[in-house]
Amino acid sequence: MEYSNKNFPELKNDRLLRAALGKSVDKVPVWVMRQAGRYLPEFQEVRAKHDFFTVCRTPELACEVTLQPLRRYEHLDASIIFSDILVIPQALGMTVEMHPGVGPVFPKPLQTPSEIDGLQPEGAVSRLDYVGKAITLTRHKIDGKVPLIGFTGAPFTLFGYMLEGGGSKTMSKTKEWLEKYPKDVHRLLCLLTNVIIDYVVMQVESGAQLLQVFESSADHLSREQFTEFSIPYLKDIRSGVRAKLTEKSLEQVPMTIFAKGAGHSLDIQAQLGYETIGLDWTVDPTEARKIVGENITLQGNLDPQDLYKTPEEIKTLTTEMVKKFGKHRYIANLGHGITPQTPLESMTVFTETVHEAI
Ligand SMILES: Cc1c2[nH]c(c1CCC(=O)O)Cc1[nH]c(c(CCC(=O)O)c1C)Cc1[nH]c(c(CCC(=O)O)c1C)Cc1[nH]c(c(C)c1CCC(=O)O)C2
Repeated sequence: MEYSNKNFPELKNDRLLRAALGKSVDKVPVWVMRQAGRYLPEFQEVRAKHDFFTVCRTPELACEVTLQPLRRYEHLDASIIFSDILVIPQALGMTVEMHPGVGPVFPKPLQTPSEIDGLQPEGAVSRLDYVGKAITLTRHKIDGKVPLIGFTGAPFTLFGYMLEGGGSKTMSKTKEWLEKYPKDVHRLLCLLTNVIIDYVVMQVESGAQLLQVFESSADHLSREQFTEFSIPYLKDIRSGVRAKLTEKSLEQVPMTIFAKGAGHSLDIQAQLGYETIGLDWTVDPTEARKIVGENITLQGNLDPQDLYKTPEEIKTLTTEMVKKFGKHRYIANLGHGITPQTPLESMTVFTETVHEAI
């Protein structure tokens, strides 16, 4: 049955959206990056039967794994649609496979700047309509319990994967291109930016209530490189989404920028128009607040590795973190995605403690 993107069930828990917009909350909202993932046995069960991108492309399966963490953890205040940032390179015509134990693999990564012309931005967003369908279905099935977050990779991070052909410790090819072919790099980042804007606007049209932009590879960039190769595009995405939503008479949604490893540039990030800035665990909450001021929400930032500690230690660390951030304009999360071997109990302790901390 086809679901409509109108008449969604009424939202019962709006803590996440209130915090993102700077309104008061009864409790600090909490969710976890990669909360639908391999640490959950019920996710593993689905993955044993279906290839990773088949789950992304099948709305019923994507919806099911999106809902799994909510069934297990009653304290979660948000869901994030199950998908991947690399569906964009796929929609541009590149092949991306997910190899268990390895991660994403591009059999034919970009090799020369002239190959940028072979990408197919026309029609890319309509080739991603399965994400919209998954979002619409999930908004109905979630029954207003918590808001649904949509997301995208940011241009620089996507460019890095398209060039390296997968995850890379050094990003040496990417860095070589930044030096050798800056004009072509900017051309590609621009192409990605335009697709990303239309893609996340489609997600909002389909039912996404908040958008997060993942600049996960920012940790490879100096402040100068981040300023040249990431910031202008992050800015264009924020203003482009705002303008297109207005143009389409769609409601505005709050947006989060999570630039991992870019704690050196919080002052610049605060100028981009995003309601929320995500922090990794290397950033001190008090320092971050001083830099970004009072009018931006902060999200983060417990070290995912801390979830391997004892429940008592997790409780102490989480309480300390929440107290440092405070109740105003704060969304509790980890400083990066939850890792596969994390004990199930740790998530209970983490999410429960956030709600009890202040
Ligand atoms: C860089 C990046 C990717 N994907 C993503 C990022 C940005 C966030 C980050 O930095 O962690 C984003 C992402 N990927 C996934 C989600 C789903 C929603 C959620 O957060 O629960 C989200 C938001 C599912 C996934 N994406 C992936 C899995 C595990 C793969 C599997 O099931 O086999 C999941 C649940 C695979 C993936 N996908 C990607 C990598 C590098 C890997 C392999 C490494 C890893 O597994 O952590 C690309």
